[in-house]
Amino acid sequence: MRPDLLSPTLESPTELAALRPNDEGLQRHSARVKRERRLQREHLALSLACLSLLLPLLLLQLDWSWWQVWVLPLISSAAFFRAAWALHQEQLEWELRLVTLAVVLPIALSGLWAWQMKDAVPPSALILPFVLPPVLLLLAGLPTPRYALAALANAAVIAGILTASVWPFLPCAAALLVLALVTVVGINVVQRLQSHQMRLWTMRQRVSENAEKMAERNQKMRKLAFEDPLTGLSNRLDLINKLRQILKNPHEEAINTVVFLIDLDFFKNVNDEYGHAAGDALLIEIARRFRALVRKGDLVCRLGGDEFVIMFRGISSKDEITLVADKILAKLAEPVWYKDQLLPLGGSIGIAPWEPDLRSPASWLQQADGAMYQAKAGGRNRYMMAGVADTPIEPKVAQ
Ligand SMILES: Nc1nc2c(ncn2[C@@H]2O[C@H](COP(=O)(O)OP(=O)(O)OP(=O)(O)O)[C@@H](O)[C@H]2O)c(=O)[nH]1
Repeated sequence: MRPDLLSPTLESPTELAALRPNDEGLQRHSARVKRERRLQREHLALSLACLSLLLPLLLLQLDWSWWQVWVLPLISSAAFFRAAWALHQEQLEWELRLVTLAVVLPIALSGLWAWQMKDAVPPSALILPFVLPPVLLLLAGLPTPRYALAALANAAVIAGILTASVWPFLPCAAALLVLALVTVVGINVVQRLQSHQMRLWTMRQRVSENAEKMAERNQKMRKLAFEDPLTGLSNRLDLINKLRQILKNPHEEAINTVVFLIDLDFFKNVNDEYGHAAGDALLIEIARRFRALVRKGDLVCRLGGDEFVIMFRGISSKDEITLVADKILAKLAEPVWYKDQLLPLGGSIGIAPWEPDLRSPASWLQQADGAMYQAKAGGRNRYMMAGVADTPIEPKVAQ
């Protein structure tokens, strides 16, 4: 028995699955996102607090109906709260709409309000709510500390309101300043939500790209670990894992599993006479033919060199075993052409059905290997079954 049949060189699939790129970078990203989200919420709370402080001022200062006094701050606050909630819940598809709403609402209502009051206010003052927001937006977009800018803007407008409130001749100016403040608060919050949103999306994009790359890498690792690069068949490691599973769990399907080990006859001559490329082409063709023989659940594997194993499931009688072995010999008997040359082909097959006293994949393959060597010794191009002395199966020679 060759030692390489007994000692697979790679780890088990579980060990391979553990070989993942480390996710330290992702953890750092996630910590940063959490920190930023906390800051966002703090700023939102601050802006809302400023807004609610202004309500009593409005009530004291202006002679408006209740809905005029309440509608703008209430709607704006509702929009901000909903945006904050969406941010908290990470409802991305909702958030963008709400963020837009939070920008549009204060500006639209400011405009409406200013238009209603156009007789009481000089036309130049109406420009204020429309000019101030874009200017502040521009300022807030600068790479200077944004929270400081926003706080400054809010403080300036509050100071304006307070000044106006102690000057009874300027109620309209106070109203305009309140409108501007609402707009500014809205824009500040929205600007932050949006920039946070952009970062979040970029990060998610990166995470999903990384996940795709990792999946691709895992796929490649699986291929390298479990696939024969020349034929694309399973390799020895994959076979050993499957056999191990069967031996661990010998249910009905498992006990009807039969291993056929096929070693090509005089394959070396093909390499020597027709070249290595011809040998490769022959191996690929054999792989194709064997693949065509099996059903779902069976496994075709190249052990290495010119050795193949086919693991058949659901074979319950010796008649079925000989039928399958005959089919394999028939596949080997079909001519193989390479660049107009007929390549010589034949193979010796060792057969090892599952047995209750099999302890390991290696001993199973050892049985098949021993039978295959008997087939070689018996004249090649035939099959032998392991433990043939105790069975009625006769050595079979291809026609
Ligand atoms: N073309 C090709 N040849 C390979 C590859 N791997 C192994 N071989 C060759 O396959 C041959 C296997 O030879 P053996 O199995 O020892 O000898 P054989 O000629 O088949 O003789 P018997 O098995 O006794 O019938 C060696 O010459 C290896 O160099 C491969 O991937 N491609």
